[in-house]
Amino acid sequence: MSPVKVFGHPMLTNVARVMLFLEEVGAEYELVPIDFVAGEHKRPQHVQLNPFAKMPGFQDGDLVLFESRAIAKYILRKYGGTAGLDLLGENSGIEELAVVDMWTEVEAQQYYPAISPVVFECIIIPFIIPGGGATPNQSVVDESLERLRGVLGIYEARLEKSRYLAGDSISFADLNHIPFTFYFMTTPYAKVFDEYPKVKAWWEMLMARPAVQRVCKHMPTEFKLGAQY
Ligand SMILES: N[C@@H](CCC(=O)N[C@@H](CS)C(=O)NCC(=O)O)C(=O)O
Repeated sequence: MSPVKVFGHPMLTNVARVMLFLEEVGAEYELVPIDFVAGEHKRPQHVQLNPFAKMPGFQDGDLVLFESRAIAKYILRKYGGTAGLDLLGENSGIEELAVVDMWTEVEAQQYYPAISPVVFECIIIPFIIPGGGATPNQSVVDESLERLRGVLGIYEARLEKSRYLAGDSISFADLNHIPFTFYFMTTPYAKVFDEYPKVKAWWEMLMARPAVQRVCKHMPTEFKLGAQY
């Protein structure tokens, strides 16, 4: 049995983020399913792993971690070397590292707050949260799309100069965009990306990665009321 365990449901964005980096480095891991519809993530056994009662929980031998972005960095630091992957830019100079850090912050502080309300309104609240079914709040969606367009405009300008956000090599910053963008692309607003051809091409390049494909196959692209995912 692998000492690395990820606790959660693989369709959930933050669980998928952790699985993505494990897949990228080719580490062995065990996915321990958590039935969130039954509220299993709120039970003491899971709260011991994640005191915020959220998924994922993560265990590597005696080490217990929560917060998907921090877990992902741990995975890259532990296994990235053997996989020959320097996604954090730590083997480059401090300037390259600073650029990866900067775009990583952009994803967490600018992109995620802009894109996630659309995914929450269109998918997570109506179809995934138990007892959902609410119709999307259109003013939240419209405000978020406006904010997202502002962010994508900045990405477009950046991607005119480099292949990926932090330079010509893929980094942690790029791959952190996968989980929420994947679900955004299943909403009626996916065509917003067509307004930004460099961003669209960058997204297609990310989606073509085998590790991304392996993780995204657990993430549904169609949602129905009352369906069990
Ligand atoms: N910042 C945390 C967020 C964790 C989080 O919100 N996870 C969601 C699933 S993607 C969850 O557990 N939701 C269930 C709930 O809030 O009850 C992380 O990145 O790990």
